[in-house]
Amino acid sequence: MDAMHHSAAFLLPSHLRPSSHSYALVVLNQRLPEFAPLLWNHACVRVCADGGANRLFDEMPRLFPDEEASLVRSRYIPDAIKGDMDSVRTGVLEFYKGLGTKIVDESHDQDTTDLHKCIIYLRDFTSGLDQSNLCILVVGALGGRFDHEVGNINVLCRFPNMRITLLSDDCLIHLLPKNRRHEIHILPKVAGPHCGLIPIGMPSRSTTTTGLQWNLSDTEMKFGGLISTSNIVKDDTVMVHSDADLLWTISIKKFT
Ligand SMILES: Nc1ncnc2c1ncn2[C@@H]1O[C@H](COP(=O)(O)OP(=O)(O)OP(=O)(O)O)[C@@H](O)[C@H]1O
Ligand SMILES: Cc1ncc(C[n+]2csc(CCO)c2C)c(N)n1
Repeated sequence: MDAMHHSAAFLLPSHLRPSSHSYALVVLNQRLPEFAPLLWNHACVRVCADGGANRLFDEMPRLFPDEEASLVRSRYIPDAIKGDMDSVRTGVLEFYKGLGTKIVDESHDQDTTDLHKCIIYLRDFTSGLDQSNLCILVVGALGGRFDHEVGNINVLCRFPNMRITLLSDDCLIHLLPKNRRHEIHILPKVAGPHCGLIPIGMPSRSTTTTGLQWNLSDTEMKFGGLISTSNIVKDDTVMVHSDADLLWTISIKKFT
């Protein structure tokens, strides 16, 4: 089977970004990162998870201090707001609704997270497209409440065949599905050198890597035993093969 390719090229400006992937953006209910407008411009569809819409409304203007807030707001209109609607303010909902945003109220479902609901929306929205080519970028996914963070990671495990990347200001995380060759293309201007490989859900009996300071060679990894944290990227490409699903995480350089 062909290798699966990964990179953080979405953190590059549009003119430097290869156009091999299409992107979707999910805005969660945490402080917007400085690179949110960049990801917004890369994306062909943008969804706010419940209270994420408050963040878009309140914080996008802060990222453009020299511009009038209402002008900035009118540039960043999400395609949809979806969730159980216990966090989004009524005024914010009405504002975006009036500008054409689709509102999907799923307050009846208290068993799946708002992020999960947004992934379902995007899966259905892009059902006619080649989904193996769609990268879903999720901002505000890490560095907050631990139950939310773990819930967000669990979404990666629930949708192992979709390319979903969780982002904070400081790092990104995505899944490397088991039994495939993974080629991770390192862009030193935007990501690295700190990285980690973490088995999720079940132990890995065998993981092999190249391109890291501490490579694994047919090595077992499990919680309670060895997992690879505080590793360092050494080459332009990191290769990974494992018999179990792994989380890949890499640090993000300060955005300027
Ligand atoms: N502190 C946080 N850390 C990480 N992710 C978060 C955090 N807060 C919210 N999120 C993400 O944003 C989504 C929407 O947030 P929102 O506050 O609207 O959720 P919620 O379901 O109302 O949360 P709560 O558990 O507080 O009722 C959540 O489903 C979660 O994925
Ligand atoms: C065992 C169990 N634990 C927690 C919840 C609560 N919960 C999980 S997702 C969600 C929606 C958040 O927007 C809520 C309230 C549950 N249903 N089942």
